[in-house]
Amino acid sequence: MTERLDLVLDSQCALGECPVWSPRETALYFVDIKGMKLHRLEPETKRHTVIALSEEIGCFAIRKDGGFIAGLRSGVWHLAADGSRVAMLAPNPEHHATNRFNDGRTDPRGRFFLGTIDEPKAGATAGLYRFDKRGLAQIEGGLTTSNGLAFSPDGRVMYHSDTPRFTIYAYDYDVETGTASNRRIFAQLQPNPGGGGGRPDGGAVDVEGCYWTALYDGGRVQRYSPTGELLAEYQVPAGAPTMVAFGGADMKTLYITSARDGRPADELARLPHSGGIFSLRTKVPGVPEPLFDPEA
Ligand SMILES: O=C1O[C@H](CS(=O)(=O)O)[C@@H](O)[C@H](O)[C@H]1O
Repeated sequence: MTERLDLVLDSQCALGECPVWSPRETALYFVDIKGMKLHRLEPETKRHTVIALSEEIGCFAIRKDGGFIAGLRSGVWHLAADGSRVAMLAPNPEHHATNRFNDGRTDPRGRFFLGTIDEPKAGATAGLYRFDKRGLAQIEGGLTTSNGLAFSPDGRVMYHSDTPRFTIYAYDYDVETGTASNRRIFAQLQPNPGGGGGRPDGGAVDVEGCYWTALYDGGRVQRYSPTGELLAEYQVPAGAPTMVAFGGADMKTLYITSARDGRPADELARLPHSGGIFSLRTKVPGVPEPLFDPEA
């Protein structure tokens, strides 16, 4: 498809990730993992502020009681609205030098799900975790890059991917207990020997239950039906789109983060806004991201 994607902000992120729309603030938050920054953008006013952090932030959610819950390299933290540290909620259970937190999202009740990345990609030592009032619990192990978390509109399906396996999984999800079971393959993407196929990165779901994924190394975003059929794809002016989130007053703007870090020089010359935030207007609105509820 040739729908128009707009450049929203030429943020030049090393590794832009985790777009989160705040309907209350009509603002988009996102992180630059390698730049160790938390960004806030009001698309209407173009007001853009940046909070510098002292370590990599892989993901975060907005808290019901103000501030953020965030997956920093050292652990899961409660951060105040200005980014200052309130308390560490749980240490990173993996080897900090090689594994950091990556993609994360809240479930419909406001529990925080977040996974890690095994950066050297040497031993599939990463995992997927749930953080709620009971603490940090491992949901899945043996991963390389935990990614793609999203929940269906009725909360009964959880989506998750392991990027280097080119696989998006679906689970039955029990929202009462926060338990995921019956993992199966939702979509199996194929490595393209010539390059440009792309690996499934961050995801989001629309109100029709369709799953959207950014394709890292593929320069595209895709929309899949609830049964895993590829419905549409859209070219992004960046080789490494990293994650998607719906926002805007009508929840029909798909915001897309992207990366510059490690991209080939010729690609950056061709796609100079790599690392920026792009948007696509969609016909179907997205499911809003629940706030993190410390009592869930
Ligand atoms: O560091 C990251 O890298 C991955 C891509 S992959 O593991 O190299 O396949 C990217 O998807 C991820 O989101 C990012 O944090």
